[in-house]
Amino acid sequence: MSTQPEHPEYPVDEREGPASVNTPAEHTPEPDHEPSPAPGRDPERGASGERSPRDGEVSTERRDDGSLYVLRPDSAATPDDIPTMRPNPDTAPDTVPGTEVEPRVFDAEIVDDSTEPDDADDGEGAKSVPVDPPDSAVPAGPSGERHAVVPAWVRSREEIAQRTRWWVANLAHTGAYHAVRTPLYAGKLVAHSPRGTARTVAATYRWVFDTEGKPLRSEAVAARDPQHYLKLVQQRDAHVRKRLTVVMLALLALAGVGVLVWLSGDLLVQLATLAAAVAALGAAGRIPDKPVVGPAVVKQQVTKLTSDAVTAALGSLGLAAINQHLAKGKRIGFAAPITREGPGWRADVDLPLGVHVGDIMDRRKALASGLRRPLGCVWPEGDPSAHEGRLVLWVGDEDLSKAKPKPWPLAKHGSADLFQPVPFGFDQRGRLVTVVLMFANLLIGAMPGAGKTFALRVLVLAAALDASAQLRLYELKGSGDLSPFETIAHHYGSGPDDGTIENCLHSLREVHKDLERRAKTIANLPREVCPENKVTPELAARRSLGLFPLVVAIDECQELFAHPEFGKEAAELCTAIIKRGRALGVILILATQRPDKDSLPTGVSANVGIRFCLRVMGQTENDMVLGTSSYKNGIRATTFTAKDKGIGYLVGASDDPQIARSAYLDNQAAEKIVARAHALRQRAGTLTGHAAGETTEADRRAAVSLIADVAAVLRPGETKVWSETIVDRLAELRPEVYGEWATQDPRGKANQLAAALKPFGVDTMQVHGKLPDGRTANRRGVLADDIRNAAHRTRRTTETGGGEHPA
Ligand SMILES: Nc1ncnc2c1ncn2[C@@H]1O[C@H](COP(=O)(O)OP(=O)(O)OP(=O)(O)O)[C@@H](O)[C@H]1O
Repeated sequence: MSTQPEHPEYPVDEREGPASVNTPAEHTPEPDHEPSPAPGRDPERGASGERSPRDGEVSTERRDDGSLYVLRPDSAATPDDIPTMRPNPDTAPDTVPGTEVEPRVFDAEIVDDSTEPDDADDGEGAKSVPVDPPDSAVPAGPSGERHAVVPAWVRSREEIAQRTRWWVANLAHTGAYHAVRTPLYAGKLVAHSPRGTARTVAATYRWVFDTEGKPLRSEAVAARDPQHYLKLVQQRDAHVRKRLTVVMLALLALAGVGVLVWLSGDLLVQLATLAAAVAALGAAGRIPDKPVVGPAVVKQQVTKLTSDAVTAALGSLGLAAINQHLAKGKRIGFAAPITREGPGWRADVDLPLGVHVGDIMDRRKALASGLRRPLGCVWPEGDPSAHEGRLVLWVGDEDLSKAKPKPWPLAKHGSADLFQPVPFGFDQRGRLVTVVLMFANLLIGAMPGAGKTFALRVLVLAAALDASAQLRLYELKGSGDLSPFETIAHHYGSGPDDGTIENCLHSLREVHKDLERRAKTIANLPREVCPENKVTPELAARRSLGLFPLVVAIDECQELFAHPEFGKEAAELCTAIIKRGRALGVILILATQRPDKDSLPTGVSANVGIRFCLRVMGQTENDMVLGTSSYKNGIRATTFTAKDKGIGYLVGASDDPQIARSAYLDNQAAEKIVARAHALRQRAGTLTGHAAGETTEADRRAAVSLIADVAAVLRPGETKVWSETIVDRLAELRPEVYGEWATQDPRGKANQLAAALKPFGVDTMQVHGKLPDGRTANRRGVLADDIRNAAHRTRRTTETGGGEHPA
């Protein structure tokens, strides 16, 4: 995730370094005795005053001018070498095997210590790189970096549109702000106008009578220089004559305008002229400290991140190893100058020996407090490509949880191709985060309310905009969060009830069965058509082959896997689909709020390719979603807070784990996008199953669930029940399905139930029963045995009937 500049290979030796140390020397044991620092010298220097940096170290030093420098021991570097800081192989000390450091290029200004008399003997030629960004560095690139000929934002249509929108909004806001305050401004101008009149008269008087020349004339008098005095007086008289004429003419002109305005008789013109005059005099009388017009937009000041702030924050974490390090007078090491990266600052910190990035991540809150920044601005990460103590600290200008969500690129227009990256969200630096769904499976996990469904919805929306993709969507919470997709989904189900879960299982059975067909289809294709033995965009486009992308998304999948009856089979099916479906164009997306071994089969959690983990409470859940050892490696979704909605670690979508916030698309936004997807699918002729109103196997199963539901509401020992009683109980069981039935009168209820039971071969009849007041009556009803037998029969038929071919 974090892109590092190139490093030079640092030579390694056994000596004590000037400050905190970089990788190779981190394994060098600390000497027992610290040489006592000479007065006024760096405490890291030896008794002789010689600075002895540990080779391969990068450390910092405060110079007399207050700048902080990264010190790099590079004994062999010549001025020519310095910009890339590559050591001279001939003179560089031998490297301890296995302790080499990746080559690194420092982008910041390099200061040759030969120009610093104090540092002449620093570590045999230590070179310094300023760590702190200059004051003006908001957000200048590092020196040596070539600026793009055409700025990046000019090349991005999205950025141009974004900037234009911002300017237009800004302009509109500024206009409205000042328009509302016009009466206030007018009042202020009127109040200032007497002072303005006095100032104008005084300034005119000084100009006409050349009062500035008075001191010169007085000097000529004091010097008893009549000639010079006369010359000055003549000059002044000439000036006064000319200027008086100008002023008289101006006054006449003004009076003329006044008379004309007066004679015009137009009140509007008169008032406008008066207002202009008062405004002009008011402006002349304004007080510099109290401007008449205040700013409509206050520019946000971005706080600079400095090495001192980072050091102080790390020192405030209460970590013994850091405190000891600082107490010895050592400085925190910086592997590179602090730079701007996106809308924030990036510091590459080498933590003191023995401190692990995880130690810092665990104390993100304390770190934010130490930096005096909101928690949502502070994002510590590890850099496994360097070493366990390399901390990449990114400090944003704005709290990520408060930042306005950026629009999803496909929200307004466009379609998607699941073989290509689809937009998923944005990282904390504002960069678009994409995922390639094809040949991948996805697991989303988090505690309730962290943003799983929103994240899943973004992915399903992307899949929806690929008209060739078939969608099988199950939301097992019953909240209707995926209901906008009903119009385009091949299979759709919502609810935690047994019926929906069974439908979901059946859909998985179909998909699992379809894997065989897909595999056979691919195996039978000529090698030149399918060289890699997997679905290609061309093959997916040939509808007749049935190799189109098949997206199965299950929200709250713990309801399925933890189901006492269906869970085991579902786990086996999902594991098989994840393992075999990838190459065959089947994409499984699972979201769960209970990532534990009972609710998430290990076969699934171990094999899934892309993982998105929002806020979780502990290491087990973290590793269950993100993969084994993730927590140990510093990838900790436990660091997210309740405010970090939609923010999580995304692993497997790119080479490195990313922190991403899923695009914010609520149900309303989803409905609009789905309407576009529907049109695309209609044109492509790919509206099938539930979306096309076909009676799919799932629908048939929905019918099955009716008889199961009726059987479920029978009470033990009941032999016959009135239809109206059954309908009332059904409405209680599932109000969303049977609620309407119960609104009818007893006869209506009986007719409704009779019609619904007919397909199952169950007839209603007159049944003798008791009214609530104890009286008995004959009403339409069913025999409990008929219902139980029909339910049993129907289940057996379905189980032995096999699945339907997904079309
Ligand atoms: N990307 C996002 N950006 C901003 N807010 C978000 C984002 N994603 C989710 N949220 C907020 O978080 C709330 C909860 O989201 P969501 O319903 O997806 O959570 P969940 O984890 O699925 O919850 P549950 O487990 O209870 O179903 C949403 O109502 C929304 O306001």
